[in-house]
Amino acid sequence: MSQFTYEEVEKHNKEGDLWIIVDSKVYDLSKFAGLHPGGPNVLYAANVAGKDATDTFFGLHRHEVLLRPQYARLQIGVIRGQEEIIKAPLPGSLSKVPYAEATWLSDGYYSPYYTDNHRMFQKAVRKFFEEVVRPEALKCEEGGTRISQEVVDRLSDLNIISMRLGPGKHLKGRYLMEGLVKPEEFNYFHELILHTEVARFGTRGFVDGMLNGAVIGLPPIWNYGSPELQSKVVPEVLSGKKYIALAISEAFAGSDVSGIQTTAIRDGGYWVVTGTKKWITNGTFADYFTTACKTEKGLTVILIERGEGVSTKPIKTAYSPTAGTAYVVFNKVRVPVSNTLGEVGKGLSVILSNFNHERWMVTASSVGAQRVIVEECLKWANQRIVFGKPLTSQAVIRSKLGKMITRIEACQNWLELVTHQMNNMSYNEMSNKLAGQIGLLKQFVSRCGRETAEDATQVFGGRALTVTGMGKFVENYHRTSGFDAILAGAEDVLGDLGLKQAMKKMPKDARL
Ligand code: HEM
Repeated sequence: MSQFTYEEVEKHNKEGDLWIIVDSKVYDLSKFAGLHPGGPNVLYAANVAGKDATDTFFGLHRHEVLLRPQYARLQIGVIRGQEEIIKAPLPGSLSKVPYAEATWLSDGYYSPYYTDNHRMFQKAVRKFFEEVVRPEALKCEEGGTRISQEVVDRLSDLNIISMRLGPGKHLKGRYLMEGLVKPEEFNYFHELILHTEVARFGTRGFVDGMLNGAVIGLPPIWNYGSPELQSKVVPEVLSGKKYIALAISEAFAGSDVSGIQTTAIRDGGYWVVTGTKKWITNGTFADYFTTACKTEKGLTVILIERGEGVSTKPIKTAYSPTAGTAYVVFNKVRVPVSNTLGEVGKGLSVILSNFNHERWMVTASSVGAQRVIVEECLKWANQRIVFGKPLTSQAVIRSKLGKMITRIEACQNWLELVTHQMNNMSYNEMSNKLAGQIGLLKQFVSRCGRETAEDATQVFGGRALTVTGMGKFVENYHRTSGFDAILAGAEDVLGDLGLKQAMKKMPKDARL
């Protein structure tokens, strides 16, 4: 790289001969000026042309702009004796911005929950996600395409698809994250790391598109399916060769699951299933549907394979079509009775058995996404100069930032406490003691998330309204944080569940 002095750069300060300095690097924008998305004229301004435009640049662009190959090659040299200050983070590295990482990941802080193994696991997961999954997430979120088979294969090689379903017998004999964690050591904190890390991409549609259908649709197979069904379907899904979706909600029934109208009528050794499911995550590309049906004897869950009589069509939602949200139509689909999951008429307990984990998972990714927004706002408020001073010099902005930090820390700490309970409880204990608390936690986290989305939008102003550029993550979060309040159960219903569960446990002699 050539080395220049400020005086040398300053001579190139006009149309056709235009250099600028950003963070000690010298860029020749002579030809690029005419192509500059922000227009050429802004580049000829007296405080920009031939000058150190670092502060002006970072008031208008994300650092990643300079890293894109087409712009990186505009650099012709550096300022003699100076070094760049703003470095691109290395894949897998932790942010040094206060509160940008959970406390357990922040230098000099402690946590009772995480071991060295969790730390190694987190580092490896973040590095892999940033190198392999993040580029895919950005592409799919923007283009609305489903996750590619190539990335699914990489996820399955590391057994990430299996690990996202939590600790359990499905991990037995598997080589997790290249042997970094033994199946018997894998616990809910490892899983929590996976869910929070994937949410860091700021691509809410992709979080669901990264096979969340399996996280919620597969457990009923291994908990309630016949051995034959398990030995066929579980390996297919965990290896990423087939996709599965949970098909419960309908236009007729959301949180009120018992209101579903899809019917399954016995005909010899078959069920004949007819009905329409709505909002089915991964439904557009699923091969299997874990489906709640109404039968003569009551609610029954049946595994339906895509085939004759099954059709899906995408539903346009506020988030990206990469999630594969679908209407699923079953038109007199003949399904072998051996595909019944659990007892006929006992479908509600099959469905409920899944809910705690699903709600906790949505909460975990919601917390991961919220933390990224806190980091975005802290960085932006620090670098944005307004009325000649950084945004942080405004008390109203500092107040918003303080509330954001308070919320994310409260959410994270409660989530970790609940996760610790899950690690120490049997499945039945969890259902008994945690269903209500997870409902309240999810309600709290999704409400905090939306308050933070509102505050972040105010901090970023107009930039939070555009899909690209400076505020793109805030825009995505503001548009999609409401999903966390609805998916896996509407927050008001869940909050109420929490209260009802608590009321059931009131001691008979409780009096003031
Ligand atoms: C290496 C130098 C530069 C490159 C590669 C560059 C590139 C870009 C790109 C890609 C955008 C589109 C928005 C985005 O993706 O963030 C943009 C927007 C913009 N740029 Fe630059 N730019 C450079 C320097 C500057 C400088 C020195 C100024 C100083 C005034 C400037 C002013 C703007 C403005 C006003 C916008 C529009 C921002 C908005 O709509 O919010 N650019 N630039």
